[in-house]
Amino acid sequence: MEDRVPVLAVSHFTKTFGEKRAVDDVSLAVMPGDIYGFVGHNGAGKTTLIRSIVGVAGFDGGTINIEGMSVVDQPIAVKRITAYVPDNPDVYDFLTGIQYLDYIADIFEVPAAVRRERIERYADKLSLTSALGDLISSYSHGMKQKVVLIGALLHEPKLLVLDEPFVGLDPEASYTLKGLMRELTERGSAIFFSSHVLEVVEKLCNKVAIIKAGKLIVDGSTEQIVGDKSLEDVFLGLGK
Ligand SMILES: Nc1ncnc2c1ncn2[C@@H]1O[C@H](COP(=O)(O)OP(=O)(O)OP(=O)(O)O)[C@@H](O)[C@H]1O
Repeated sequence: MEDRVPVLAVSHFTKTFGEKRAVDDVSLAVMPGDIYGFVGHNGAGKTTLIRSIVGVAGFDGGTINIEGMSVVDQPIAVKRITAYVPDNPDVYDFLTGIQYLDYIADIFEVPAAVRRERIERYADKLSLTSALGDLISSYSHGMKQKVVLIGALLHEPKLLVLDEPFVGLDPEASYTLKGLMRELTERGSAIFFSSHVLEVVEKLCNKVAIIKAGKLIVDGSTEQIVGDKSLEDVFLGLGK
């Protein structure tokens, strides 16, 4: 029996759009140190759950707690310890990269010396340093994703939520991101992310959940779920 408080606890989550039940009675727990992969077909309900976890959309039933705090009742407190990178980062185009990062660091009250060190380190790792002075409107999709990722890491979130983080990143940036994700969880934070890249999920995640047509059909340790198969075999097998 696990006696630690989950970083993220989703319990009997349900969300409908009109007549359609997009997510139906989903429960899962993400513990400190977990890299938790959330996989499912197009339209299965991944983004719907993610948007409710990070508080940009409401829901109809169940609860979502982050470090024991309800996202509904304590929205500000949970946002302080959470970071979210959406699948299509829509960043302030009229700011430069460094202005955007300073703005995020101000919101999260990251002290000046700490923010400088983190921005330098992450921008260097993601090869974005030389573009930080440029307007975000001039960035490519991947560069926008990188600047949002750096912003998400600036306050050392306890919970990092990513929607399809590897789409649009070049191989080097994907490799770097995997390293940054591992580093963050080694420091006790947790990561919950959706992905269609099953090879990455299988290698990177210690836990995985598979959602199908709004229902969670498998969740738990990647090792146990995969066994002597591959995650792709398991996933495709469930589709039959
Ligand atoms: N704003 C909305 N209004 C009506 N239906 C919606 C809305 N958002 C999502 N849905 C429906 O809810 C279901 C789940 O969608 P969701 O975006 O969560 O899927 P997903 O698993 O993230 O898919 P993908 O892998 O394609 O991103 C789909 O049937 C979708 O059509």
